[in-house]
Amino acid sequence: MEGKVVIITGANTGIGKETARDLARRGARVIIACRDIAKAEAAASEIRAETGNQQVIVKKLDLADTKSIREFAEKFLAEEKELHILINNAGVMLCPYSKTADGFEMHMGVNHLGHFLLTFLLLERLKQSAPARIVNVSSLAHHGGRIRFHDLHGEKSYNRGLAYCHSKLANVLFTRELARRLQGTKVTANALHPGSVSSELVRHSFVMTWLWKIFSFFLKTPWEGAQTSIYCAVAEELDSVTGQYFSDCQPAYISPRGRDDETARKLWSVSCELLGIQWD
Ligand SMILES: NC(=O)C1=CN([C@@H]2O[C@H](COP(=O)(O)OP(=O)(O)OC[C@H]3O[C@@H](n4cnc5c(N)ncnc54)[C@H](OP(=O)(O)O)[C@@H]3O)[C@@H](O)[C@H]2O)C=CC1
Ligand SMILES: CC1=C(/C=C/C(C)=C/C=C/C(C)=C/C=O)C(C)(C)CCC1
Repeated sequence: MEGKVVIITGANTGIGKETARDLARRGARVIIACRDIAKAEAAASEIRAETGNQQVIVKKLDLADTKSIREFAEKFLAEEKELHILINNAGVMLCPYSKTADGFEMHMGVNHLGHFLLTFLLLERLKQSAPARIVNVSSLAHHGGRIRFHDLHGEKSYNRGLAYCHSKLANVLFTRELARRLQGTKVTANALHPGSVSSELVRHSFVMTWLWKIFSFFLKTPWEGAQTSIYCAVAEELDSVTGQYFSDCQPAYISPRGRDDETARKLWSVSCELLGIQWD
């Protein structure tokens, strides 16, 4: 991975941190894109010390604020000439009803719309650096999701478990439509489920936090959970594989709603409208 530039969102902890550690060990220049600079610096210095790779760099990115996403992309594009791998990993789950700075429901805003905008802003650089890869960390939870176009921000009804599922379905549909649009560019886009992983993802739920503690034996460690992300980012056999969904480093079953091209196209145009961007 020497000479390769990678961005990983939410890499200060959990699956993202282990993904960053692995790619740093392989010699990549790793940009840790996080909302909390202090936490991210702690993770980066641990990774630098352990791997001996000094090219592990922290940059501020708050996916719950489009201003921050635009500032991150602007700085990145000014400072870095290439981008080979974008790993859209950051995520929130089971948040009490809340909205991002731009008024998007938090799960949809951070997990889908934030990464949608980030990918849009970085896409030209990925194309210029091709072969390049986009890896979207989704979830098995996408099976429980629906894209509720009439109430995308949960203003009419809100269930925090379902809100997470909807956003993870959006990750799958985004990957599908993105891959279709990127045919012939040598930029691939794949999604994945990392497994049930012992991480801070359950932090907003008292019950889930306890379940995660009690059943930790059945959960993957963050290192184990990172393996499918790493596989999607580096495996040579995936050089020309795009629009797929993986679990345990293998192709996995996508729910019927996750294979609905019409919904994927509609979600694309609604996302563009919400973000005020034109992405043809
Ligand atoms: N753990 C599991 O069982 C599963 C996880 N996943 C997916 O894996 C991905 C990684 O989750 P995991 O490592 O488990 O969870 P963690 O909670 O451990 O890590 C999530 C990361 O996302 C970051 N993040 C959250 N909100 C924002 C934001 N507004 N802007 C920037 N970064 C943000 C967090 O930053 P901070 O530390 O500052 O909060 C943290 O770095 C997620 O997309 C999740 O949906 C999918 C299936 C199962
Ligand atoms: C059924 C069951 C469990 C629950 C699994 C759950 C609830 C998985 C949730 C996955 C998540 C959080 C996906 C994120 O995208 C445990 C606790 C492993 C213990 C063994 C039995």
